[in-house]
Amino acid sequence: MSETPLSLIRNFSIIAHIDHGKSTLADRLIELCGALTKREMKSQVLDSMELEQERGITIKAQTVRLTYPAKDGKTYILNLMDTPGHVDFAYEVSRSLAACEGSLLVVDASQGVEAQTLANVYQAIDANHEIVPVLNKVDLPAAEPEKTRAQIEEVIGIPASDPEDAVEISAKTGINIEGVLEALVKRLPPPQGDAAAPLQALLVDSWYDAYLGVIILVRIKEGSLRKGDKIRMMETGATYHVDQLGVFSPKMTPVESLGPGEIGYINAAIKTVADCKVGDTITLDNRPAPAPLPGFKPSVPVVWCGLFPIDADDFEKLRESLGKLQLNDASFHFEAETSAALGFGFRCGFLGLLHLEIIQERLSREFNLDLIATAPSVVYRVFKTDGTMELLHNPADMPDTSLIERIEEPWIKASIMVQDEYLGNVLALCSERRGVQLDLTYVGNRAMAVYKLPLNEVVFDFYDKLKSATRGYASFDYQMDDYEESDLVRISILVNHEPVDALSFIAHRSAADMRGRAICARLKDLIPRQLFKIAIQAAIGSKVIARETIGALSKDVTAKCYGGDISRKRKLLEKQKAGKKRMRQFGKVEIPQSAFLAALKMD
Ligand SMILES: Nc1nc2c(ncn2[C@@H]2O[C@H](COP(=O)(O)OP(=O)(O)OP(=O)(O)O)[C@@H](O)[C@H]2O)c(=O)[nH]1
Repeated sequence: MSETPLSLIRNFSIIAHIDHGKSTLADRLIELCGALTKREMKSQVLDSMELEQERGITIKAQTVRLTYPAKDGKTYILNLMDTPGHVDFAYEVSRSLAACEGSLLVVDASQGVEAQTLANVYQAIDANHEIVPVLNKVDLPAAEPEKTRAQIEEVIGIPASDPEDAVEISAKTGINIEGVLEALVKRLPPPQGDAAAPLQALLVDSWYDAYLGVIILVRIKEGSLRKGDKIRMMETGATYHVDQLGVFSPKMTPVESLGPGEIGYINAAIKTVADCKVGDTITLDNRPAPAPLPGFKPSVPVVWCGLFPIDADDFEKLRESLGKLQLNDASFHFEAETSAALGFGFRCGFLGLLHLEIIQERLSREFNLDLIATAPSVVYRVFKTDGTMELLHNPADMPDTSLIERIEEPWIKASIMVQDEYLGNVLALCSERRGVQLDLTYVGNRAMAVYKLPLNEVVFDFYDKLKSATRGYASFDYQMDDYEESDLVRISILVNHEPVDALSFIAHRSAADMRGRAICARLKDLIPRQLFKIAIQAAIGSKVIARETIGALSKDVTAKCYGGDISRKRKLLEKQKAGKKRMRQFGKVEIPQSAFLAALKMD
């Protein structure tokens, strides 16, 4: 038996464009429902990761159970799922949506509907959600609630003209938060399910807790789950005894059982992460469900790069840390890789560039690892003359051109919303990146441009360029489109005729010369002069497309220490030796790690 009747449960996600105020609203809801005392309430409770708080963005989907005594005299259980707003994390959004019946759509009334507002709403509509719009930030003088209402109706097509349809709130100052809770209770459908049926629980998320080990977040669809039950993961077949069952209120709070419609966590002494596949169905071992739930589409990493420890002794530590991160983030992939230039490391796959940056930062902050990341690459399809096809996500693995029949690259469909005055800059940027315009429409005074773009041209710096070309006003969202044949070449970088694998990259032929020249010029400044001349070249196959030369230098560090001061001399030599540890040897040439770091930074 469920502890809470279904009619008193409401499960909802909060969706919004980045910075429209999801996390702030979540905090207010938690506060109003008295889940935390004032003292425990630190701002943005749900953004618990240090990095999230610093950057002010939500990375992981978080969940919290609230108790709300509504105006109808009944007390409801509200399960809130916060969702990340950045495009890279659309996958996490879809997982949260699958665990809920409705969505609270937060729109910043001073900004209006943005690209990700739309993308998220479409996902919610696909998930059959009831959508409750709220207009946030009405405390701001720039807020235009009426205009935003009209936009929501016009662009999204859901009723918003009436104050009843879309509540006006300020998550920051706390205006009308109760109105949000009442709207949720009245308008969202309660979950359905049969407590007596065989258990079907959707595995929404899993992560690693330093004290408890693996924690699984589940949404019970059918049946009930009790402490001590023996559960079975339907896809992997693994079985475990449930040690602890609980809910987030938002602190972890143990409960004896979870019934249909409820969202909670399981702790079950799980050793193997691979057993907890997000999207899998959990059932009871002695009374299994006849079939699993639909689950989710697996997330596919679209951007890859190599991560190498600066200190080779950190390799095992890096492997361990990546494993732990993967527990918290099933969408992240890694496999061992060796590079002549950088030694032993890992080839890692990410959902996008921000995702890459976040993982890199977490490795350095939480695990104290100094890393070199190679240039990000997308996944190419290489069709070979022998009729086979290879997925290529490491430029170093590109087969010889004589073996290649054609190469296809991934394209995306991007929607960019921007004020009319910046539209020219946006169109110029898109065409510079080989973009093809598909559509151009207007929402009020803002244009929405839909472009097809090669992902390769977007992964490096497109988002930053877009922001600077529009003074931060453009909003951007994309989805993967198809693969298309393209004239792509691998550019190798040679230092004194030795290829430096970690610096090779794939580019469209039209951009090859420019990129090759840029990287040679940069390396010329980065590689210290040595006792002999050094040639730096960029080449496509055996054809050199750019060249720089570093002149020879004769340098004896001890020359300055004339005469007797032996200890001083020794000190200098030791210092030089320590410096050498941070160098990589290429033939005769030593390249400092810092040169790799800087050279790999794309303009
Ligand atoms: N003036 C005003 N500012 C608000 C309001 N709600 C949120 N903000 C501010 O808007 C910024 C973004 O708010 P967040 O709650 O972090 O936004 P978010 O949508 O959760 O962002 P992500 O987690 O990155 O997706 C913060 O600086 C908030 O203080 C509001 O009602 N009024």
